[in-house]
Amino acid sequence: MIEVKGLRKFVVDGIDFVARPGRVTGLLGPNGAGKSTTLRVLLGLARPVGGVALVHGRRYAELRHPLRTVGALLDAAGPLPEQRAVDHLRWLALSNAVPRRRVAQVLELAGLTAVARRRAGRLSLGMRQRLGIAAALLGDPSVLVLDEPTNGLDPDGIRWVRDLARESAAAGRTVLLSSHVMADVAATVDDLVIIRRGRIVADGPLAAVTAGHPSLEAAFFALTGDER
Ligand SMILES: Nc1ncnc2c1ncn2[C@@H]1O[C@H](COP(=O)(O)OP(=O)(O)OP(=O)(O)O)[C@@H](O)[C@H]1O
Repeated sequence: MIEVKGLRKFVVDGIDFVARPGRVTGLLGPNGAGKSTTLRVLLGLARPVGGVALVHGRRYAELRHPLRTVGALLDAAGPLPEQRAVDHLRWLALSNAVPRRRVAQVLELAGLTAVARRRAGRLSLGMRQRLGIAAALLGDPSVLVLDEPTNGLDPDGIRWVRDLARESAAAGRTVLLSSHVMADVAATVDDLVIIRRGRIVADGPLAAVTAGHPSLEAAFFALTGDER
């Protein structure tokens, strides 16, 4: 369970929402709306000016082994370019008391076994994205937070992320993801939170948010459009 209450930071101006276990929640909004800021506060990477963001009722900093509770994909969390993919994962596993054998499992899940010994700086954009998702899965967390997970992925990778999100929710996990790709979102999420200029403009089940609109894309533009 993720709870965001009265959150304020930079453009984010009093955001409240809940992402529930067993469901995939999509966080949507135009560039600069405040999605990454919200996720960075949730993951303890930024301190809010007001409000709180909680995982299972606790702030991120209060989690004992964060990786085993929240798996996160964020731009910031990547490996150093000279680090080998497998070593990045081993280091993360070690620092979070995750069994070493799990590294090979997540490399396999992410389709990275063949490039495991390649240095991160020599991986393609999509492979680096897969490595970030592998890292998120390492601790078999009950909460997944994925910021634009399909960025740079090929069609196979996009399908993998969609299936991963759906299967994780089916297994009772809480999944929160941001995306700009409406087709991915429509095929993946149960619930939607749409923000515009740091405020929530829609929050609810996908069908309820898109009701009265021909598509999610049409609903998104109607809800976030500027009067320019
Ligand atoms: N360190 C910072 N100092 C001041 N303002 C910041 C800082 N970081 C982000 N912001 C501002 O907060 C706003 C929201 O940015 P954020 O990255 O959360 O948006 P986003 O919804 O994730 O956008 P995108 O879709 O482009 O990723 C932006 O206007 C940005 O300029």
